[in-house]
Formats: sequence, structure tokens, C-alpha cells
Amino acid sequence: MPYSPSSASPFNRFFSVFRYSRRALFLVWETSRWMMLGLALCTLVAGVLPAVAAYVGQLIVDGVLAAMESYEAARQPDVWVTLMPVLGLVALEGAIIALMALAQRGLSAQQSLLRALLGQKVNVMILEKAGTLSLSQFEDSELYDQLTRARREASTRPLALVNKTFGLLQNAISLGSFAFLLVQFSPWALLILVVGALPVFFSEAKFSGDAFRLFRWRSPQTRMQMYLETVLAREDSIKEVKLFGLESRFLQRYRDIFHQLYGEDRRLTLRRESWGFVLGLLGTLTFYAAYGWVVVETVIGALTLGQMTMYLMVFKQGQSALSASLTAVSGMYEDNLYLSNLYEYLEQPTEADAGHVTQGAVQGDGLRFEQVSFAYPGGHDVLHDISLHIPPGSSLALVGENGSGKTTLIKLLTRLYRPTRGRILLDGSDLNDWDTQTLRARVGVIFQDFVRYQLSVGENLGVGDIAAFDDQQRWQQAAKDGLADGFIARMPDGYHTQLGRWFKNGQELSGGQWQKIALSRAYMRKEADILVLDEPTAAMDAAAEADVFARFRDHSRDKMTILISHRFSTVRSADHIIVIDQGRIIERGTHDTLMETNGRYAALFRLQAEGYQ
Ligand SMILES: Nc1ncnc2c1ncn2[C@@H]1O[C@H](COP(=O)(O)OP(=O)(O)OP(=O)(O)O)[C@@H](O)[C@H]1O
Repeated sequence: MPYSPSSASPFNRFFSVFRYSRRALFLVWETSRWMMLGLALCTLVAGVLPAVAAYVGQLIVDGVLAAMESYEAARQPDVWVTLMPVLGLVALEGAIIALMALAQRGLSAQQSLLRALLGQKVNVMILEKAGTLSLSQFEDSELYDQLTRARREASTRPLALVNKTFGLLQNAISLGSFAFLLVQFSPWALLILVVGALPVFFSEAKFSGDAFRLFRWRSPQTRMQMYLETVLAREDSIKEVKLFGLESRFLQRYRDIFHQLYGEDRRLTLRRESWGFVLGLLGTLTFYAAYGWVVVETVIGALTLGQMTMYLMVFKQGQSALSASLTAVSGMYEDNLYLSNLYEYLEQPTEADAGHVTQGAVQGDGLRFEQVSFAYPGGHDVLHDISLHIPPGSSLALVGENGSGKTTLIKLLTRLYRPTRGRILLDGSDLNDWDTQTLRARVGVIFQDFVRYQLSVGENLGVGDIAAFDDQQRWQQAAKDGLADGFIARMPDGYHTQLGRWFKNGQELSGGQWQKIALSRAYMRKEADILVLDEPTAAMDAAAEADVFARFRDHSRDKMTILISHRFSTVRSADHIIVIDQGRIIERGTHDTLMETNGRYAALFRLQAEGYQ
């Protein structure tokens, strides 16, 4: 269940602080056992030594007083004999302090190394999880917020939680040892120390909760800010931003969001710090009260000078250890809230990995849609009652106005989404029952918004078949099939030319050239027997387009092909043409039969043909 701080009682809320510490510790343990053990050891050493140092301090002061007395009392004092014990103690104190410094350095060295390792590990976990999410989960803005929040602080929070857990442990050990010394003075002194620090703790815990709720509540605004940053500073959008003169408008929106967020931050920070100051005064007050008390006890002879020094030191350090512990606890509360967000994201249910079918029940049957309807999550139906059949070796063209549902149909066919009603069969078996790997290997798709990877030309082709990612011969063959080999040969480093503008010496391609790259990518998928091209030639010149389709027909003789295009010249040769309007099939047939019917297809065809006359 997601962690909801507001619904818990203050008592439960306090203990829930430790809820994710166990998981954070486990995460660190998995990251590096040795460093975790090293951290534990250094924590222990750094925790015990301050009390030991205070105790040795008392022995030194009392030793000095005793040495002074015996020096004065002796007739012929032997300086060395008198001084040796005290100097020995001073040396011991020096050694303890050196050891404390070593433990502190050890802690900070291991913390900074762990921060790097842990940040990487958590980021990889987040990205691995992202790979298992379905497309509809990605499009869910709440989940996307969770993902953004998780990524933003991935490298710092888990370690911060572990550091604080260890810090708390260290301070608790110190406090335990101080308490041991202090109780011998008076149990009341101990109580005073604790009571003085509590108010600060409660206020810190409350404000940390507020801070997190603020952080969570406003993540859509933060996301808008990130988006504006991207639009204003990325080469792919800057062209339009400049020409439309959008800079100042977008920058203003960016500033407005900042000021709104800053205002909230300022209010919270001021409240947090003022309360912290007022309540912190209570701590100072108790310290000086205890100071006075110890002074009085020393003056009336109940304490030695050494004990007075020790108690004052114990008080001072005890108080700072206590307030450090309490700050750690409230900080842990904040880190825990962050981790609750991380784990909520990591524990998002992923769709059970479909089925295990690797061979269809009716082999060679091809693809069938049976009364398929579909609505995007939270939306209304965008496809209604679609039935169609594509046997192997035949081609289907989808025609329809913008937004009629063509791409959506392809998303269903590739199982990026699942039908809301009806079913899709591949070789007689429900698409949902197919083994994911087998299905992916059988389908080659180029979407209209294909990705322009900022990688080398060859790799941009290689992504089409991950098994042949580095296979240069396959790149060349695919580029030839996709008519990209001509311009690739003219590039400075051929297939090793870096594409895009993000990296040094990157070459930008024209829209049509990119489309040829995408097309070649589809040809990398040698095993695929279902080829889908969603507007593959929109940016190509007429000659290139004609070539592309001639070649496409050669390549796809025994395959199932689906083509989406607004150009009727490319559509007309398909074996079967389907006209979609507002998610419904309104006409179907071959080019000739559809022209005879003289319906929507014929009208649109003539309209386009007239345009060329
Ligand atoms: N991810 C999505 N979430 C919600 N609705 C969507 C999503 N993608 C598309 N739609 C809606 O589904 C409908 C069909 O869109 P689709 O992309 O399938 O159309 P299309 O026929 O491919 O259009 P075009 O010719 O412009 O590419 C549209 O009304 C669109 O608003």
C-alpha cells in the first residue's frame, strides 16, 4: 500500500521512519558488502570514542591536579615520575582523537564511493523497470510523475538514508556511552538533556512531511519546467522557437513557475527555521541550566575539577549528538518518503508477460482481427468493431483521415496495447498468448515517429535487429534494400558516421534521408514475416518513393504487409485496401473494386489525382 503520512497517527508516523531503512540498508548491502561492513565498523568506532575521550579527559585533569599536589608535597620531586602517568594519558587522548579522525575519514571516503555506486544502481533499477512498463503505463501522467521524481533524486536519497541510519546508530552509541557517564552524576541530568531536545525534533518531523508533500504535489509543475528547459535548449526545437520568437514567452512561463514554487519554498523554509530557532533555544536553556548545576556541585566539593570538565563535555557533546540524532530521524522521514515513492514506482505491477505460444494453432492462417474495439485508458472508443484478415503473402493498405485510428490499429497488432473488446489472432492463436520474443521477432514496424538515434549510421540500422546490431554486412544489405546506401557512401565515415547534433562531428540528415534509414532498419528484421510501414515515404521525393515501393514488393512476396499512406499512388497496388473513418471500416476492396463502388476512396483518389493535373 502506498505510504500515506497524513493518515498515520504521530506514533506510527515516528516508527514508519524506519520502514524503508531496512530496504535502503539491503540496497547498500547488495551494492558493496565490504563497504557496508567498513561503514558499520567506522560508525562503531566513531560512536564509542567520544565518550572514551571525555573519560580520558577527566583522568587527565584529575591526574594533573594529583601530580601538582604530589609535586608540591615531595621534598625532592622526580619530575618524570610525577609527570609520566599524566603525559601517558595525554598521549592516549591524542591517539583516541587520531583514531576518531581516521574513522571519520573512513566514513566519508566510503560514503562518497557508495554514493556513486548506489546512484548508478538505483538509476539502472529505475530504467530496467521502465523497460517492463507497458505503453499505456508510460502514458499515465501519474506514473510518469513517479518516474520523474524517482529519477531526480535517485543518486542521493538511498545513500542519504543509509548515512542517516548509520549516523543515528553512531550518535545512539555515543549517547548510550554519554548516558552511562551522566547517570552517575544524576539521572535527572539525563532527562533534562532529552526533554530539551524533543520539541525541535517534533517540529522537524512535521516540516519534513510538509516538504515532501509539497515536492510530491507540485511535480507536474516541475515537469513543465523541465519540459520548457528542453524546448528552449534543444537543437530539435530551437529552430521553431527562434522563428516564432517563443523564447521570451516560454522563459516567462518558466520564471512564473519558479516564482510560484519559490514562494511556497520560502514560506516553508522560514516557518521551519523560525520554529527550529525558538524550540532550539529550549535546548540551549537546558544546557546552561545543567552547566550551572555542575558548577555548583563542583564548588561545594561534590565533584572534582576533572569530573566537572568531563560532565560539561559530556553535556555539550551529548546535546549535539542528541540533536544530530533527532535531525537524522526527521531527515530519515524525508528520505523515507522519497524511498516510498521509489518503491511505489518499482513495484508497479507490470502486465503478466503474455503467453508462451511460439507456433500458432492454425499455421499459415496469417493475421485476423475479430470484432476488435479499443479505447485508450480513460478515453472513449477510437476503434469500433474492426474485422479483417491478412493471409501470408498479401498486402493490406489502410487509408483514412488524420485521427481515424490507423496507427492505433498497428499498436494493437504489435501488442503495445490490447483490444478492449474482440480479439486478434496470429496463425489461429490469440495475440495475447504469444511469447513476447517470438512475436517481436515476427513483426517489423516503422512508425511515422520513428526514433532518430544519436548513434552512428550503422547502429541506427542495427537497432532493427538487436542480434545483428554490429553486423556490418547486414547493415550494408539493409541500407541497399532501403535505398540508403547511396548517401551513406558519400558520408565522411560511411557507416561509422555519427548522426545527429548531440555529439562531436555529428551529421544531420534530411527528412527523406532519415526515412530511408528507418526503412532500412525495417529490412534488418530478416525473420519478420509481418511488415508494417506507417507513412514510410511521406518525406521522400517521388522517384525515391516509387523505387521504395518497387523494392518493397520484391521483398515482401511471402510476407504479410500493412501499409499506411496518404498517397494513393502507393496504396493502389495493395491486394486489399481498407478505408477507416472515425475508427470504423467504411469501405474495403481492391483499388479497382473501390473505384467501381465510387465511394469515399474513389472520391479521395480523384481529388488527389486532380491535384497532379
Ligand atoms: N496515446 C494516446 N492516448 C489517447 N488517445 C490517443 C493516443 N494516440 C492517439 N489517440 C487518439 O486516437 C485516435 C486515433 O489516432 P491514430 O493515431 O490511430 O490516428 P491515425 O489514423 O494514425 O492518424 P494520422 O493519419 O494523423 O496518423 C485520435 O482521436 C487520437 O486523438
